[in-house]
Amino acid sequence: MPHRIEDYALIGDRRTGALVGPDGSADWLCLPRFDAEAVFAGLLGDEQHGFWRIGPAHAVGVLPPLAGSRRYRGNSLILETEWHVPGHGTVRLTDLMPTGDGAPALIRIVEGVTGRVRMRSVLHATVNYGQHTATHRHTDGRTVFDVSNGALWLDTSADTTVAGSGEFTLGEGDTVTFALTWQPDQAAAPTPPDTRDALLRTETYWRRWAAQSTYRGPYTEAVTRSALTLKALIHAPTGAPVAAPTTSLPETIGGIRNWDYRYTWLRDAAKTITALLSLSYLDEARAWRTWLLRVIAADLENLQIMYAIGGERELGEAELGWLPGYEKSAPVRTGNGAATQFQLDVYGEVIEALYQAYLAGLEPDPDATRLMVGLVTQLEKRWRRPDEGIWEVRGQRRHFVHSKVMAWVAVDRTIKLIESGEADGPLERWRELRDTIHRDVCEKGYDPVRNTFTQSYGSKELDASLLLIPQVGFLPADDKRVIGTIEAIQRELSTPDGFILRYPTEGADAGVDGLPGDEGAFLLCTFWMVDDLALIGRGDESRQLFEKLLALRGDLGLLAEEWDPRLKRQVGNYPQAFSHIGLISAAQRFSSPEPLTLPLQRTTEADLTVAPAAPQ
Ligand SMILES: OC[C@H]1O[C@H](O[C@H]2O[C@H](CO)[C@@H](O)[C@H](O)[C@H]2O)[C@H](O)[C@@H](O)[C@@H]1O
Repeated sequence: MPHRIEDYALIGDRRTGALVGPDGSADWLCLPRFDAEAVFAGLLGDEQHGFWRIGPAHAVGVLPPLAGSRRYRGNSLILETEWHVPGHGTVRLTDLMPTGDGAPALIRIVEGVTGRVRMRSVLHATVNYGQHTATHRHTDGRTVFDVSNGALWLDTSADTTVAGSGEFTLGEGDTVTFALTWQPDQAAAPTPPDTRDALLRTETYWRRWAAQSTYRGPYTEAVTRSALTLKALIHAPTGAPVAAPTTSLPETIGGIRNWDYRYTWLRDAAKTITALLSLSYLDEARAWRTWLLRVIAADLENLQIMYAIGGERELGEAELGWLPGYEKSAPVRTGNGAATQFQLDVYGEVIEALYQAYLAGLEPDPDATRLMVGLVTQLEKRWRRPDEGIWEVRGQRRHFVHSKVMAWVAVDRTIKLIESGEADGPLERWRELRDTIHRDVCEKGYDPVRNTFTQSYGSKELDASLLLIPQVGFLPADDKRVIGTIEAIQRELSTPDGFILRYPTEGADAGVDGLPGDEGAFLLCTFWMVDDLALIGRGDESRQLFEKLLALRGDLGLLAEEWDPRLKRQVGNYPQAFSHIGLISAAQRFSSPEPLTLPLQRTTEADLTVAPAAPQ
């Protein structure tokens, strides 16, 4: 039943998201927030694990017909799926999740465009990621499905569906609407959503948000879609970005590298915010900074590298044994064991994002500058320790070079803030610390014989995270050690198509990351290569690689975490913030965004919402 990963569309309301396939089937939906239990989990199994499909009843063979065309409605997260049924006519399905503060809902509007088309809706809601079928009851002409954390209320104008399943016929100009609304347990019945009003408001919200981007260049469509995707992955009530809206989409089809990404990594979140800042989005940085201060500032001694959206610390990893996994890639996991790891690089990523926000004109917050100083104070005590690094290895801790480089970034940016008078701290001591870290990396993390930095101190392996060395300003791009590293990574970590692996894996044996099995090319790392090639003056090569990356996107412009060069398909969680962050950054190598002229006339969240429709 599940489709190729890149054939799914994401629709979302900035609290959660659904994945909808080209047959009109919503195969993934967690309610009411990204990391809640899935009510549709067919993505990780089959129909018995939950889905909601709306499409023509005129099946071609045994499979439901795939759409003739699909698109997002302009710059929005509203999906339009169209079927042309030979001899019958054309129908359009519009899927959306309303933005705004109302109860989370999935709205599906079906319209007859030409002719007369028989349509079928099949809804199978489940409890706890497909473990059981949800029971349902009828109340005042509405169907209510009971799920573990509340109830789903189904409202439809179709008169021939029972509990969301049934057939109806659409002539030209006819419309049938469906709305599935989540409500917490015991709450009063939700007001049935006004689907037309929700469509108008939601479209306006996304369109106005997208229009604020200052990117001007040849890749506007791709950059805008990536920015919209990042925005959709930020949990609006808290400001916390998730790494992806899915769990356990495999890094290798049939493999065990299946992880839950529905959480807020300090690293991924900081990079999301930095990418949006580069397009002049400040509100997201402000909201994230508020989340960060609330969640981490009080206890820097016990900093975690990731939290749940609301700041919860417990992310215990569990396996859902009843789910077979996407194309039999088991186990399916929830939670993430990496939460308790020590990853030194996060100090650098968080401080860099706060520093970039300051440079972009976000009003300074003394608590945020105190946080930066507090983080460096902690880092001073810890930076000499081995860690699990950016890739969250499950093998032995090491002195990862990227981790130490990011420690340098943390100290460097905080020094700059102190020098500008925005923060207080032991300037001289930290200047020495910065030099000491720099020396340490250049002495222990560089192999002069091969003229390359290495994955960790004393290792022979390479690691694509070393591509960040010139980007963060640790060394200039024309330094021979930087050029040597880029060339070594191109030689040793490229797939035959020129895409970049994170690091070498060992097939059936556990490699550096402590896990058996291989994985695909890592899209973020390949975007880093685009950046580096541009930085070292190999512009044509850089652009070619960028365009090859763009060509990997599905018809809706979305990217998973990785690309399997043998199967020629996307793998890993989807859509993955990392990949879209990489795209936004790399695209800016080929054009300059409009210079920031501060203060900008800024659109606020309130401006993004249309006024309610006047009562009739
Ligand atoms: O490679 C093993 C690890 O894979 C996951 O980590 C990856 O995803 C994170 C979220 O995007 C990202 O921050 C990290 O850089 C990636 O390596 C997984 O979350 C880990 O549990 C696992 O050990």
